Amino acid sequence: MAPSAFPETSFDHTETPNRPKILIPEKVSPDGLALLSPYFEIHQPKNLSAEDLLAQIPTYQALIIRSETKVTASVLAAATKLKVVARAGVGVDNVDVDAATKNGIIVVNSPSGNIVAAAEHTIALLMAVARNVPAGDRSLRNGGWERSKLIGTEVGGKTLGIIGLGKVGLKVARMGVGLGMKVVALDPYASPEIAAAANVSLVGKLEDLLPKADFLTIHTPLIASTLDLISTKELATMKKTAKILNVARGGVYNEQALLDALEAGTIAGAGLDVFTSEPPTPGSAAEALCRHPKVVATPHLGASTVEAQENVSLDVCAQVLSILNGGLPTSAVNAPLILPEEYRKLQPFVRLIEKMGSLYTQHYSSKAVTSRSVGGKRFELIYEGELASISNTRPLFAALVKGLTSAISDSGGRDVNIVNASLIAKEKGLIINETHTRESANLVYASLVTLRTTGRPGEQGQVISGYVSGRGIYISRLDRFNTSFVPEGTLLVLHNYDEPGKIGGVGGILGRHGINIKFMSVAENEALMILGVQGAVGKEVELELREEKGILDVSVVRL
Ligand SMILES: NC(=O)C1=CN([C@@H]2O[C@H](COP(=O)(O)OP(=O)(O)OC[C@H]3O[C@@H](n4cnc5c(N)ncnc54)[C@H](O)[C@@H]3O)[C@@H](O)[C@H]2O)C=CC1
Ligand SMILES: O=C(O)C(=O)COP(=O)(O)O
Repeated sequence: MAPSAFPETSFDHTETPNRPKILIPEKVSPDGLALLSPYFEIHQPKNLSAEDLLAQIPTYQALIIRSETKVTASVLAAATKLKVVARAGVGVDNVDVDAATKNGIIVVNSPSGNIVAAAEHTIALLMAVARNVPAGDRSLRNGGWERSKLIGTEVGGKTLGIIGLGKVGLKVARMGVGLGMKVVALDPYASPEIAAAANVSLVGKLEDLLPKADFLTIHTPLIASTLDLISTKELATMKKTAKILNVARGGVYNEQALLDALEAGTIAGAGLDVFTSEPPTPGSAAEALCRHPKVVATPHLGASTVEAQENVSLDVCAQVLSILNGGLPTSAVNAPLILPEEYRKLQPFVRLIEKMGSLYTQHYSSKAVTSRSVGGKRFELIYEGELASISNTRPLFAALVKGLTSAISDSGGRDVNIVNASLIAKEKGLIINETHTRESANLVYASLVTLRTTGRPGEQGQVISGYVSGRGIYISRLDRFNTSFVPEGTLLVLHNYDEPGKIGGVGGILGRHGINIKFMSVAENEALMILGVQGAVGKEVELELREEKGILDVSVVRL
């Protein structure tokens, strides 16, 4: 993935004495870790037990795992600092995703980093079971030369049945076609056009697939509807000569049913990479399958190639880097996926809207005329111009909730993210309506965002507008003042009587306190000054400014 698809890091952790911590209890390729090691403290314990994970997780901001670590609801409840669980691979059946969502923890994965590896491993098992490769190898090592006992079958011209024509399934289908096989697939969600283009015949029911298959391979996730999808009844409808493959997840075939069928000779063989317990529990059907003479078994090696491990590591580490720096993931499992091109477009607006929310809370909560809280308020977030055509505004909504609540957050120290934003808004009684206005008269900017409140009875409504230019973000309106400033660093927003001498007075006070003015924006024809300053603006400075003649109101905003 091109590095440009990820946001700039907003916070440099290199100089931080207590750098955020990342726990990686499984083997993850160093390629991705190199992205993280300059900024974060990385711990890679070996053989971390479930108890140790539970005990250690509270200090970590990110957890990077593969298929071995069980991320249970208890682990997630104890993970008070955790922002992200990153699965360096596809399947997240070892993560309690619902519990993560409830706790506002983003779960990300690498949806396509290892699919070539998984598809190729399926073909390796297909050929291995078809031609008795492991049995021949074992026999030779034991001094044998058994040729007639190990006669195989050709795959060319045979029917390959595929259940689950997703990313891996489709690759296997194409490889099967390449081997001269007829491919028949079942997947209620597959595109008939894509299937037809790959020379795959789609069927609607298992009954239309199982009796035809000489080889059957499964590529579905393990979810409630696929658990024991193929059990005794289904196996009984298959050819006695059929061979079965599983590089998806243990449990999609019922292991005891498969063992019984192999023993009874109603299924001819199997190539298995995945099991219900890994490694198989002693005495289990999975263990018996691994030792069975008609089975070729591998210890979950589907994704274990150098290339796949580099891909998945880079994929998830880039997402961890982005999330820990307040950015967005590219493939969150428990939030809508943001396509890379959409992501590039949205990212500056995410920054802008978060700053607008934070500016709102800090500016208005310091004004005596308004309520000190944003809770219970009704906001309108208006997208005008090009931005109005974006349909997935979840990240923008989340950015506003984050901005509005960051200065007042009591959500257990956790940051708001795209997963928990609606929940936190609801908890705070924030009602946010999003409006898309495609055709705006007199729009100067390609896109304009406006945050508006209607105000409580007796209060005036408030308005903040902003725009993006290049990758830069700007505030163009604050209340009725048209202005233009970058919402970053410490800002002083001063309302004053429109009379001469004010700038000098304010400059004098700041100068006496050793505070530098980085920029000053004086609203046109209006009595508003916005100053970007450098140096600590304490309470005494704020008080002195308030007491300065002609100054009506002061707010100190830290963005
Ligand atoms: N052994 C290994 O090391 C690896 C295993 N995998 C596993 O392979 C599986 C597939 O991965 P992908 O292709 O990337 O997922 P995917 O999400 O692209 O495809 C899954 C497909 O299964 C289909 N499906 C779901 N329920 C179904 C049902 N009841 N009947 C028929 N089709 C159904 C879906 O419509 C989807 O098209 C996952 O379980 C993943 O964890 C993936 C990579 C490596
Ligand atoms: O990506 C997947 O779903 C896999 O099954 C790969 O698992 P692994 O990362 O090799 O433990």
